[in-house]
Amino acid sequence: MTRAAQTGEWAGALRRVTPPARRFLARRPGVLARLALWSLAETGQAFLVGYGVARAVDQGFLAGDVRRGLLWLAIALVAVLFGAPVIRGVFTQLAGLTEPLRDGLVRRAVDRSLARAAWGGAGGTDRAAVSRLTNQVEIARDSFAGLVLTLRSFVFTAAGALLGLLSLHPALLVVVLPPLTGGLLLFLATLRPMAAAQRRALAADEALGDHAARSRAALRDLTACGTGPGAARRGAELVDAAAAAARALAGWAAVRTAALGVAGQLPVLALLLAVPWLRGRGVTAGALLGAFTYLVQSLLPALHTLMTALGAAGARLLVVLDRIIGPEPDATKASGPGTGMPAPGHRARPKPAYPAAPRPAADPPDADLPDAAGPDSADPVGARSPVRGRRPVRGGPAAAVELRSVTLSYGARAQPVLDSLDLRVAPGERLAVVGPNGSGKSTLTRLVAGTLAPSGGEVRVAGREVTGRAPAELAALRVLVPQEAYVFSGTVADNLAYLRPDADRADLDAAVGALGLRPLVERLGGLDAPVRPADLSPGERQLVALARAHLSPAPLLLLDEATCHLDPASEARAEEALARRRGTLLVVAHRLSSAVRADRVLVLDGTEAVCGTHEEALERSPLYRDLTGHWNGGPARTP
Ligand SMILES: Nc1ncnc2c1ncn2[C@@H]1O[C@H](COP(=O)(O)OP(=O)(O)OP(=O)(O)O)[C@@H](O)[C@H]1O
Repeated sequence: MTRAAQTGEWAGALRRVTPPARRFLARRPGVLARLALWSLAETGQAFLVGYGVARAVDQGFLAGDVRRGLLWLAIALVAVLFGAPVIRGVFTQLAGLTEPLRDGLVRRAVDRSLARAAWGGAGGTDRAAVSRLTNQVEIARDSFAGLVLTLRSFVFTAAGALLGLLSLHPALLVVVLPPLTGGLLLFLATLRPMAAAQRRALAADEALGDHAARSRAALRDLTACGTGPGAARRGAELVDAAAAAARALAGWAAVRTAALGVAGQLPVLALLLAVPWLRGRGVTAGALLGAFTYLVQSLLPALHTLMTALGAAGARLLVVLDRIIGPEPDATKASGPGTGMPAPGHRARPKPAYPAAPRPAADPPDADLPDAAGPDSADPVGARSPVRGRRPVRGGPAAAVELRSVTLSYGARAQPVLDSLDLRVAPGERLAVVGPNGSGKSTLTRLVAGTLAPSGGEVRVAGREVTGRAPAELAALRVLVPQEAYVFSGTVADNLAYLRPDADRADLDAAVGALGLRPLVERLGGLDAPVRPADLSPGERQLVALARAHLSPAPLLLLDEATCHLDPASEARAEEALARRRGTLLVVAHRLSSAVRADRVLVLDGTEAVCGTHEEALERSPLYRDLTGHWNGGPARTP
């Protein structure tokens, strides 16, 4: 979030909270009046402390009248002792403000939670309700009480002390007031930027913590996919951001300390320096001593407490009040990758920093499941059937992949990524899926792979519905090779035979040859040589994953940009080898050549889809014409 946005958020919270706060106070004039009366006693007390000292010196000790001096000191002492019942009275009245505040906040929190529960739906349950009802309401009450106490104390004490200074000699005010108000204004000016800096520091801290926790959980995948350096780079960026935020916060804290120094210590210094000037204007020694007493005994402690309380309790109170009585958080905004609920209309989602490489099911493929695929059983009618808006032909041999009116939304109120999509891919067919970023290509492969359940409709592979199937069953039906290939520590042979544990040397050798993996295997020291995933380039890791998929007995191969790190020649060779393999191929294409090699192309464009041969797609889809133009003239990757 930008600095301006955070400051705006702060101002917005202040704007939202101020009117109800004003109404709350306006409804309690009696309590406020009684509080003011007790506080007036505090003014008198502050006044008497300095005044008593000044008179004790001038009219008592310096005038040789010790009894009178002691009497004035006794008056000052009584004023100090009188502070205790005053505080008691203040606290009694304070309860008349804090308890209704707590009741009101609890009521509000309960109402809101009930309303959310009544809305129901995926985001309907309000798990934060308990926190709001207990912790947050108590924070609000304590912060509010602290603020009222300190603000009130500062105002009435300062009034007493300033009145006292005026009564001792007006020249004292001329010396004390400028640094005092200057420091106060400086302090007030730091409030907003300091709160924004505090939020930024918290956000940076949370982002860093989140990254560290996710990296720790994903260590194995990071190593296997070779994305460790990327994660480390991101971590370093977050550390830098957190350090910058902490430095900014420290900077504002320094300004605030300076403000406290200016308002708190400078008046004392100014008074000391101005002694000759003040003496020249007839300020007595007693008045000077009284002035110092006002500063040290009353003004400075009140000021210090005020600044600390406003800085900490004020910010806390504002944040918590805004959470409880501010506008309902927009469910669509609060959603996102984390909650699985994108905002309506939201199309672009940042890829997760390190997508977990899907691990193949550890169980060996289930031999009972029929392998319905095979080039011999190709169904040209089904293969050419349109992709959308028309029911696929039924009754023939099971399609390798069949989508029946499939809809997928990532959240209850989110726009669907795929909408009523019908698709039939014949056994042995090679289908290329193309489309701009965020058009749903990966979503489609995950649906077909059975790792994502559709919001509506049915996904079948080899005639079997995939939703809810056990991983071992899914592994027997299909292999999904994602962009970040998964290679684990073990021998080359272990890696290659992972999906086909009974593969013999000849099988492994054939796969190595078909995929053009031989130079790599030789470099590593043969099939029995150990593999350290981090030693392989991303392209080499992809080749290993593709050879593993080539060996798999699953009838359907899903390649989700699984060749993106290969050069065009290696990619063509890999795709040809995989296409020659007995089974069906669904490729998320990132080069025109991939699409041209395929039997058919599925063009995803938002929730629209066009399916046909390369030529048909060129004719029917303006988007495909754009993409091919881009591929021909521009960079090789999908735009
Ligand atoms: N887990 C998720 N939660 C919320 N939204 C998601 C999630 N996964 C994908 N999306 C959203 O669904 C849409 C399609 O995403 P998908 O990754 O399938 O597109 P894609 O065509 O594969 O994109 P790319 O070319 O960038 O890989 C995007 O708008 C994306 O933001």
